[in-house]
Amino acid sequence: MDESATSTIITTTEESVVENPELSLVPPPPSEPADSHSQSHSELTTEELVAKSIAPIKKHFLRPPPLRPSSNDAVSQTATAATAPSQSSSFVKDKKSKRQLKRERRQDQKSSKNICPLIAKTGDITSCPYNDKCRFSHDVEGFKAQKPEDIEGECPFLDSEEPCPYGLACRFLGTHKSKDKDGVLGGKKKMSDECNGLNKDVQKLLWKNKMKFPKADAKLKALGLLGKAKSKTKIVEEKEEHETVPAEVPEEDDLDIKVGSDEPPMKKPKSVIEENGSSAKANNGDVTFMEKVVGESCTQTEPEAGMDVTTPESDRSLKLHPREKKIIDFREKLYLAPLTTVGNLPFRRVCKVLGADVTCGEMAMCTNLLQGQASEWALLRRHSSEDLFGVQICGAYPDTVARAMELIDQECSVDFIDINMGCPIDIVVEKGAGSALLNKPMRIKSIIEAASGTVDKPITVKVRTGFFEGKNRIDSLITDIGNWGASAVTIHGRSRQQRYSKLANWDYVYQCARKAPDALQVMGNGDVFSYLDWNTRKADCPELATCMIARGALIKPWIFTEIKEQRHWDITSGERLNILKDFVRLGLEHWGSDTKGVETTRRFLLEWLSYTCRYIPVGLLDVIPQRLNWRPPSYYGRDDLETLMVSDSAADWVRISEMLLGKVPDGFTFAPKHKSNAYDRAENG
Ligand SMILES: Cc1cc2nc3c(=O)[nH]c(=O)nc-3n(C[C@H](O)[C@H](O)[C@H](O)COP(=O)(O)O)c2cc1C
Repeated sequence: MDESATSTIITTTEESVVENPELSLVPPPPSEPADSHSQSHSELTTEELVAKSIAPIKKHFLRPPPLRPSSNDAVSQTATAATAPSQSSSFVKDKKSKRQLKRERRQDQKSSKNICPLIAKTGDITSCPYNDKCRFSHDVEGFKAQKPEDIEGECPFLDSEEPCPYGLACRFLGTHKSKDKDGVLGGKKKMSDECNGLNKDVQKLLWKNKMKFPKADAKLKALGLLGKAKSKTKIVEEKEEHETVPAEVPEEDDLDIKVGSDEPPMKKPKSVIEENGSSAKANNGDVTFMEKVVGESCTQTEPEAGMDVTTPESDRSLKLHPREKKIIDFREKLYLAPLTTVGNLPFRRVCKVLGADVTCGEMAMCTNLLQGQASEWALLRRHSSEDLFGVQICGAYPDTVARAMELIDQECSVDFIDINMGCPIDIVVEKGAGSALLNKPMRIKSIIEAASGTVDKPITVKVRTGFFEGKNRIDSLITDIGNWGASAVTIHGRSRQQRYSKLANWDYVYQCARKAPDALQVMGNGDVFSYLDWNTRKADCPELATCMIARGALIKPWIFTEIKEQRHWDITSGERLNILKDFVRLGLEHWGSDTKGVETTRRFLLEWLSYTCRYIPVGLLDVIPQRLNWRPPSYYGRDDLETLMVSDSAADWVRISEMLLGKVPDGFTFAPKHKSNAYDRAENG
């Protein structure tokens, strides 16, 4: 299919162009001579620009490239706080030992800026049962003395039934008082509409390695996958005498104040640490993706190709046949892809409002879930607005995957569970998970069979076309994937080797969809960026259940509205700012309205802004719709805010964050995790 077939060459009037010509952020008057950069752009015809994948921006909006390193350069993608110039060269952190970090964290927690959450909430110094043993400060006056100024805006909990859970620590404290005076603390909204938190008792069992997995283990046994090749993870009834108990349990164990609070145990069970070669990391809710990904612990031997792994007669009655599982009808539904870091709960809520039908949590590693790591469990959280919601897990072996399935099924409210078999990231692939599985069809079989035989929930899988470029595998597996028990498969039309280079191979996705058995729904994925892309995919291949949208939603979350309303939305900068404001409000509700929550919200906002800047407003283009692989020249927006929003400089993203969340703290630095402007970088699907 010719990619440009659906493009429309448009001309728009200049009326919306210059709102404030004297400001440097808007285009110079049309009479000004074009600089050499825009000349080179202007020497090319629109068709030539498109052929070179250069965004055909109306000439009038072109501007000289900024005097700083290019967008792919680490420096322009790294912002340091303007308030702390002396720190500007310190974005490489000193390496500190774990012990040192832990000591520092302890000391920090005791400092007056870290007030005990219970005391902050109640304002009552006697409310903390831990007294002197509490790890946080009880010095209310000291806390007040150092507390940064309130941020402009309203406390996100003003409409809740109960008072703001952050109390004194809330950065919008002033707005509490005004409500207090009127006695209008309680609104109608429930305090939290989120679920899927990890139960503390279950977490302790996981820490102590005492959790039992009767369903998974029965299924694994029935499949002959618990036999000679033993898992190093806990096998029920075995090794209990070797287990070690975490030496310390966090004091705030019972203080479930912070939504998404994710303190890990001080010590992991020894066996788990040794088996993984990695231990739990300190987590403040802002872990990097790489920190989150730890090794698979299982050494389950894969059954040889052709080995009989059929379900014994005795097991047949235990589970529903795949075809008897509850069916989710994905057809025509707008599916927001799982997106590590950026596909967080507040972002998904924004997308729901803008029209997404299906949402999925960020990828969670099975071994981390099985270790009871709160940060990993936080990835499974669901908001009540996510009415068709799945979680995504990633594992290399049937036992870890099946047990994680059982645990999720038991502890969480989800509509489906997706297994990531497409993650291209080295650290995941090295452990045999993600796209490494694409080279191991028998392992895929054992994982899907064990998983789908363990839970009644629909199981879906997400794959790439294959591992190596030119060696597509999914067409030969598609029938089996259905027979092994998956209800649906998402095919990202690229190989692992290819990462994001080249356009997705939709012809291959279509081929697989046509070959798939009726009971297996196939969802296509790759480069959908407009309603026309969506229409084309569906028209070309009616066998596709739907398309999944990833970067398209990150860059312009209103893509869901565009598809539903079948139009290109020439959204204004003000409307875009309102979407960001919504995200911030939902972020503060999710991560907290105290300083830690504000800064966590800021970090996630900045990660997102590293994508939103890639949106080129419809009215600025000579050809619509924009393509995902287009590189934009440097250009002005139609007003100052739009110009700021199209900037690929991290310093400008920080500026936007300051408009919404107040000044960044001293010494603040930011470099995006995904470096989205590098178009061909690996992402995890
Ligand atoms: C920032 C980012 C994070 C991602 N995280 C995940 C993930 O956690 N799980 C997954 O299966 N795919 C992940 N992916 C891959 C996407 O889900 C999707 O398969 C891929 O981006 C291709 O779709 P697109 O062309 O619409 O972006 C991620 C992609 C991006 C850009």
